[in-house]
Amino acid sequence: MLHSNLLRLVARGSSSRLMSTATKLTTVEVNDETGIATLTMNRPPVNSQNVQLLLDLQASISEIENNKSRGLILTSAHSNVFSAGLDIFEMYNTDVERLRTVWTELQNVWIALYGTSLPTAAAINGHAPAGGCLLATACEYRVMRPNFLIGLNEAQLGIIAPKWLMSGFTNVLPKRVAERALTQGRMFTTQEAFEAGLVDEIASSKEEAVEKCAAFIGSFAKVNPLARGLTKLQFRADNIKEFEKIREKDVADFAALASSPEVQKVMGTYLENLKNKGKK
Ligand SMILES: CCCCCCCC/C=C/CC(=O)SCCNC(=O)CCNC(=O)[C@H](O)C(C)(C)COP(=O)(O)OP(=O)(O)OC[C@H]1O[C@@H](n2cnc3c(N)ncnc32)[C@H](O)[C@@H]1OP(=O)(O)O
Repeated sequence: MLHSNLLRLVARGSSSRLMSTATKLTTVEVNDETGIATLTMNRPPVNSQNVQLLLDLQASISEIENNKSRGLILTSAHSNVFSAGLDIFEMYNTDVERLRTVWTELQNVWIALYGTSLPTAAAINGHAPAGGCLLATACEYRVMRPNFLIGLNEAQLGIIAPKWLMSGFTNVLPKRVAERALTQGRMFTTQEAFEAGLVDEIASSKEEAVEKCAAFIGSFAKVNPLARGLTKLQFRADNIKEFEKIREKDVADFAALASSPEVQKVMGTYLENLKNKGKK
């Protein structure tokens, strides 16, 4: 009997379990042999992060923490985009309350992923601009397919990314490289990202990327999970504390900025360009 909308289905043979719902924009699949969970974003066409995707990501991260998985691999169901970042349509011509909700849920996903004690890795199987890069850099390890782009392009959009949003990025890149990239709003190709240290490995297919992520998580097999998790969190504690201090003000600042006529105009033009690109 189905007693909740959470269906636990046996999927793809006997070695993995798919935990999913018909309505969710994410799926969680746990490999029975390794105990590693793969969290897949599935909001066509580009996994743009609307409130629902952000809520589903949080629910999936909690589910993975609660089902005692050994680690989390974040990836995308789409062939050329990991995530296009925040859903700009949801932020355009809307009310301040909606903008507050969007930003609050983005913060919630980031802290859930950045602050989990589980080993985390991103199998970046497509472009990862802005919020896509945020999710990837919240993870501990990144493997990316060739010929895609990753980066925080906010400066190019005339937007200042807050410090917490940059912190995963600044954790992995030398300060000088991070400062230049952020002030330029630079998008790195896969090769450039690898050379700079923004991604750890390159994989020729999504399957290989997931395997490499699993190997990274497997490298902790002989390490006490409590000691591992607490050590990770000590490294991240300063950024997390700083974020907790400013999170409410950050929501107010974002809502004020994103609802301003100037930024709404930038969003309108940006959306127009995205739509026209599809017609060319
Ligand atoms: C712009 C001002 C924002 C102000 C708010 C401040 C926010 C500060 C912090 C920000 C975090 C963010 O995440 S902001 C989002 C930034 N994201 C981007 O700049 C990425 C934009 N998208 C792309 O560059 C490309 O779409 C892609 C490289 C991700 C994929 O390219 P591809 O060629 O495969 O696909 P298309 O470009 O044809 O797109 C397909 C389809 O998706 C729609 N789309 C794409 N990105 C978004 C998005 N972020 N939000 C909503 N919709 C998006 C695009 O319009 C196409 O739609 P149609 O098929 O209907 O034309």
